[in-house]
Amino acid sequence: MVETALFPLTLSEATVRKSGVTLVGPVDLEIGPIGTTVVIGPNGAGKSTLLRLMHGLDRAAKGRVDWNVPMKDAQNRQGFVFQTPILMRRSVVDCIAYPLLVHGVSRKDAHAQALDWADRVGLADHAARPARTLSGGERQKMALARALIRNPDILFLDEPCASLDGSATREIEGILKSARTANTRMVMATHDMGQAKRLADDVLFIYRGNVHEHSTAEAFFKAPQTPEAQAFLRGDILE
Ligand SMILES: Nc1ncnc2c1ncn2[C@@H]1O[C@H](COP(=O)(O)OP(=O)(O)OP(=O)(O)O)[C@@H](O)[C@H]1O
Repeated sequence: MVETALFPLTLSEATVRKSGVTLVGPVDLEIGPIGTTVVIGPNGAGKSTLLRLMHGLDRAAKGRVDWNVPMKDAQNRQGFVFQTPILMRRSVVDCIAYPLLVHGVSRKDAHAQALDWADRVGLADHAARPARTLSGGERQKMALARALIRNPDILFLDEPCASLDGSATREIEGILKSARTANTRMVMATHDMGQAKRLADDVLFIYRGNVHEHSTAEAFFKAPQTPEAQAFLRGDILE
């Protein structure tokens, strides 16, 4: 059976409010089926909130967030990787297998697939260890395996390499590039402009809760259009 396409993801005047304050929006935006979108902007601009809004963790107080399929189906076809992974009191392989078990895959199959994913992300030798004993970079690789094991159509990543060293960042980026090659749509927030340049097909620049630019990475880094994005790329302090 051919699955109905998940995309486009369409935000129409979507707005997030918390404690009576507008944190993001109104945002109008369309996310198509291919590529890696990198969300950049100053601290507190609303990058995490925008990702959470797209993924359904934050609800739109006004406006709409629509997928090409009903929301319940859409949620089932997405993954989210947080800056700090949620850790369970289980072994690495059991943590990676968990999403499959929740969705009714047999213990034996889930275990076999999780071992395969542990191998793909370079954790084969650590599969039996308690997840809580992993280093920061290893934890993030485990989180990626856990998010990718159900083969999501889209993966949201909120600063997945913050506080990781160069070699861990390089390994994570390698996993993300493989996911990109396997046609996983990605939307990732990052503070790291080098990383944005390495991974982005398109860039969303957000400032004070509003999307100021959405353009190809090439166009954005060559000639940003808004004064705020120009200042940000120059390294000016934006408040
Ligand atoms: N629950 C909340 N209630 C009130 N304000 C909030 C809440 N959560 C976040 N904020 C505020 O919303 C704004 C956007 O936060 P968000 O975490 O989305 O920004 P960000 O661009 O991801 O920031 P950073 O780069 O520092 O991670 C910030 O000013 C933040 O303080």
